[in-house]
Amino acid sequence: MKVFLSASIRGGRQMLSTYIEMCAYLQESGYQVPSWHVADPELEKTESLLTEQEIYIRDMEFLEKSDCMIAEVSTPSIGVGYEVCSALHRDMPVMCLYTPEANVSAMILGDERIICREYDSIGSMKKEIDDFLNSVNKP
Ligand SMILES: O=c1[nH]c(=O)n([C@H]2C[C@H](O)[C@@H](COP(=O)(O)O)O2)cc1CO
Repeated sequence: MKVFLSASIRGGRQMLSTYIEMCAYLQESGYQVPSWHVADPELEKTESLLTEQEIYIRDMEFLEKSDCMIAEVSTPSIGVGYEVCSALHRDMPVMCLYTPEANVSAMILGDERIICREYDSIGSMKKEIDDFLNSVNKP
């Protein structure tokens, strides 16, 4: 199963270490993560070789091929919001994860189609991922 991982890039990379944990956990659990680059510490170097349109087209193709989305929304990001909305338009299951101190938009928390879950440790983040992906595997 392919999981589109969505995480802030230009919105700010303060939570990169969490994105790395999320991506590694998904891959260790046997899932493909087409958008693994969001957890790449060297991302700026590779993305700077692409035009804005090439980045957009690549990511939308990754989204089309994915079965569900997990978005880390603690850091406000226009791109993450755009990707969440795009996934919903494709009727994909979407989970948004955030830390207790995050000030998450009502446009995420108020949409009943999105599974919104707070996590306060890497362990609880992994548990939320397990629960979500089990529900996607067994609808
Ligand atoms: O260079 C990029 N590469 C890329 O894949 N994205 C996508 C993937 C991320 O989930 C999301 C981040 O959006 P933003 O950069 O607005 O925080 O957009 C976004 C950018 C830069 O906006």
